[in-house]
Parts: sequence; structure tokens; C-alpha cells
Amino acid sequence: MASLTFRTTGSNIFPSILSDFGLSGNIRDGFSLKTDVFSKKRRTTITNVATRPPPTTIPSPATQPTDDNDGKLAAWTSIRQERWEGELVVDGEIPLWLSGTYLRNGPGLWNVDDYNFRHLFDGYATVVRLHFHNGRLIAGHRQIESDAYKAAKQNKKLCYREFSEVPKQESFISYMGELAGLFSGASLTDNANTGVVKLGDGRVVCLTETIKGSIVIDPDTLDTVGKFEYTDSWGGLIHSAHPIVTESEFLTLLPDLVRPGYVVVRMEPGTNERKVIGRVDCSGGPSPGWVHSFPVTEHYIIVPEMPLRYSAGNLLKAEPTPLYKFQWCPESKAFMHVMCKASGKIVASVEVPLFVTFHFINAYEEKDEEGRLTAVIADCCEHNADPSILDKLRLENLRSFSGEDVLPDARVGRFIIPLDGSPKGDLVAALDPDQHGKGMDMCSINPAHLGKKYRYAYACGAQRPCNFPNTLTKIDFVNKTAKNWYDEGAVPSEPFFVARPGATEEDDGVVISMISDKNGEGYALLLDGSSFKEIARAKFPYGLPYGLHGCWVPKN
Ligand SMILES: CC(=O)/C=C/C=C(C)/C=C/C1=C(C)CCCC1(C)C
Ligand SMILES: CC(/C=C/C=O)=C\C=C\C=O
Ligand SMILES: [Fe+2]
Repeated sequence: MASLTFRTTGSNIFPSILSDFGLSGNIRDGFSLKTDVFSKKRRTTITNVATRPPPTTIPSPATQPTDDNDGKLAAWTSIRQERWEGELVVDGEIPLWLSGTYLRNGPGLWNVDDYNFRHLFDGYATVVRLHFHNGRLIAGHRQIESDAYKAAKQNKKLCYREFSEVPKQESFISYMGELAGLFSGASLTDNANTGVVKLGDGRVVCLTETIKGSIVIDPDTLDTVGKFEYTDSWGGLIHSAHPIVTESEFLTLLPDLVRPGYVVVRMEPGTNERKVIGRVDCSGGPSPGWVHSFPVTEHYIIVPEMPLRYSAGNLLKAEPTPLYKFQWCPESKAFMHVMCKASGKIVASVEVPLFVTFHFINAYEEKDEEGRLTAVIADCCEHNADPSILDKLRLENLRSFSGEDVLPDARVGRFIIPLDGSPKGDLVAALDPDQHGKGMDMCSINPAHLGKKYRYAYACGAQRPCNFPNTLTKIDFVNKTAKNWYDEGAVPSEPFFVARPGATEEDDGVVISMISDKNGEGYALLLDGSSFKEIARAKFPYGLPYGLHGCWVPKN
């Protein structure tokens, strides 16, 4: 099996290193974060909250409006304190059955002192917590203590390679050292800012695309417990940011940049050891396609091969390219591979129309009237095969909405992957994209339907004009319709579905989202899963930066 380190081939790499060599100089002294750590006493009172009368005021130094966030959209404004915790006043009714903790991770701090990061994905991880109990809501947030975050704080400068940022070097020698660190992984970030998952054994892990950026946290205190160390010998530097996590397993993909392909691995609860299920070679292109996420059915793992591929050349560059570490290779075509979960064998590898996606929604097995398996259906948030969406997520673009409609169109892309040996599959829109304003990303489903036929998905759509998805949308795949929630000027994060215990209907539950509002404000929002109407909201005493993905930790 090939090792999973980066290898550069070709003679054009070295001149490009030289031309991209950047000198330092613009990182000034002082780190802008104010640390505000709550006392033990305060946290103890929180555990007894259900017996306390509703709060009238929420003491928080974070409430002080400042020139920094007053009047601005909170979404793209860095969080102002390392942590906060308190009870929120609830407007509406939180169902009494909703008992547990919703955690949401995302890049909430986009600067080191007065050096500002470029891209949404560069920010240091901020985990926001909503703890529901007896109709009441305790909220809080905390910065994840990654090595990258701690080093930036201590040295007042960027020390690790983030998504689009490379630490500036002062000499050619230090530049070469940093570059060597790319190959060993030493200079890669461990800033676990993408998602958060609860493993079957109860451990809660924050994740990003670098393997070293797997960090265990305490879901109650949001303490950083330590690195999630994989004990197998796979090593490797990168993996999918979105493993498939159930009570019984953790599945993920390891892209192989040396021998282009993907290794599919599985880890059991209670262990830190990934075991190989199988491997699939790429069908086209010089390198594997970017795999931010992938879907599964009951019996198969679907490996997408997107024509937006990792680029060895761009990985070496100090300054970002329009596609960052990736390259758009339409000539290499696009493919979907279907791997049997039990045997690791590839049962289909089909060419599909070109596509661009960050997030797969779900997949399932299609049968004919006699119950014979005919196809795999895989749905994703598809950006009309236009990789420019990546650059639209630059902070400068997000912070400068002029009223002009600049969000590229997106749709629910439905792959139809035949299992009869046909060489080609299809990609269609699962419903008319006008139903959700031709915006589509940040999806969730009822987890009981993972890998199975399903009717509903929740995601962010668009009310135009806009520069970012700004609605919450509930997709009905049977009626091919969508219900949309919109609050003018607000940016909602991924709508996360939590099923009512004992529910028999797929949409019986609530949808949780956190809203980064205009005027530097923010609130937690609960929608009814079925009607998609608001049932409760609770304002934070400070603005919430945008966040990415969440998970649910039920009360045990
Ligand atoms: C926040 C999000 O969705 C994606 C984050 C992606 C990251 C941090 C990617 C990091 C990488 C490097 C630092 C170098 C190697 C390639 C790559 C995995 C893109
Ligand atoms: C927020 C996002 C795309 C929005 C496009 O319309 C993608 C996030 C990717 C990482 O989790
Ligand atoms: Fe994601």
C-alpha cells in the first residue's frame, strides 16, 4: 500500500517555489483576544439551572457593544472572548422532550492580532454549545486549544499552514524548513474548525481535513481534552472532514496523493485504530479529487472522484491561488465509485457529469419491483460544476455585500449510479432549484434514514439578492417542494435535525440553527421539523460568528 505523504513530481515545481517565496513583516505585536474564564462557582450553579427561576438579565462582559461589531453583520466578525457561558432567555417554547446538548464547530476567529486571515476556512475553531433541559437553554462557546491556536496566541503570529494561509518566513533556510514540514506534516494545522462528532463510545471529537486536527473535547465544559491519536500505522496527513459516524462505527476516506486513489477505513467505538476496508484507484486525473465528504448506503460506501483535485503544485505555494490547494481538471472527468462495505470490492466505477460539491446529503439503494438492486442514488449540495464558490467564501467577499446578487447558483444534485455494469451514471437536479432560491449547502437529515430511502433534507438556501446562503430550507423529495425560513439580514448556520424520541414520522422533531444577525447580534433558533415554523428563539448576549457543522449529544 502506498504511503499517504505528498510527493511532487515534474520539473516545474522548484521555480514555482522560488517565485512564491514570501517575506515576513506585517504581523504586529499584541493578540486581540480578551480571555474571560468563568469561575468554577459560576459553572456549578449552571448544573442546577432547572430549579432556578428564569433569568432576567444575563451577566456577560461580551454584551458591551464595541466599535468592532456594533452595527455589523456578526457572521464574519471574529469572536471577542475565548469563552462564555450563561442561560438564555427563551422566546417561545422549547419542547420538554428536547434534552441534551447541541454542539456546533466552526472557524470563529479570523485574525492573529491585527493580521487578518483571508478565507472563511482559515479561522481558529470556536465551538458553540446549546444545552437544553426542561424547556430551558444554557449556552456558551469556547476556543479549541489546538497547537495552531496556542502557538498563534503565544507568538503573536501565524505558525502553521491553514487552509489558505502559510506562515511567512524570514530567510530561504527557514522557508525550506517550513516546506519540509509540509511533507512531514509538522507545519500543517491542527486547527479542528470544521465539524464535531460524537463517537459511539461517547467521545466528542472536533475535526478538520488534516488528520492531526482531530481533537477531543468535553461536551459539558468545552475543555480541550487532547489530541485524538490514531493508534494504527496508517499515518497519513489528510482525510475527509466528514466521517460517517454511527453508534457502531466511524468510516472515513484517506486520499492517496502518491498513487492517486482513496483508502476507505473503519474504526470501531472504544478504539483509536482504523482498519482498511478497501482501496479504489482514481479513474482520471493526476491526483485524487477533493473529498470534503462522502455518502454511504446500507451496504456500500460511495467514493466521489470530483474533477476539483488536490494540486501538488498549489500545495507548495506560499500565496493562495484562486482554487487554493486544488486544481480544476474538467478533462480528467468525474467519477463515482461504489465499494462493498463487507468485502471492500468495487462494484461500480462510473463516469458522471462534472460536479462540484462540499457536502453529500445522503445515499440509498434503489431496487426494482422484484427487489433486485438496480442503482445507487446519492444526493449532494451541487454548485453547478463551478469551482468559483471556493473563492466566494473569501472573507473580503463575504464582508462586502453591496446588494448585488453574487452567490453562484446551486442545486440538490442527484447522482444515479447504475449497478448493471453501465460505464456512465447520471446527475440531475432532485427538485427545481427555484424552490430554494438556487442556493444549497450545509445539509442535514434525520439520522435514522442514513443510507436509506428518505423524504426530507434540511439545508441553507437563498433569498436573492445575496452573497451567501441566507435561508433555512426543508426539502421534500416526494413532492419536490421546499419550505423556506428567512429573516432579513441574518445568516443562519446549518439546520440540524433532532428527532423526537419515539417518533415514527421522518420529520417529527426539531431543527436547530444558530443565527448570525445584523447589528452584531446572534440567536439560537428552533423550528418545528414538520411545519418548519419557528417554535423558539433565544438571543445571545453577543454576536455569533458563522459556524459550520454540529452534532447532538443526548442526555444519558
Ligand atoms: C473548514 C473547512 O471546511 C476546511 C478546512 C480545510 C483545511 C484546514 C485544509 C487544509 C489543508 C492544508 C493545511 C494543506 C494540505 C491540504 C489541505 C487538506 C487542503
Ligand atoms: C458554507 C459553505 C458553502 C456555502 C455555499 O453556498 C461550505 C462549507 C464547507 C465546509 O464545511
Ligand atoms: Fe463541511
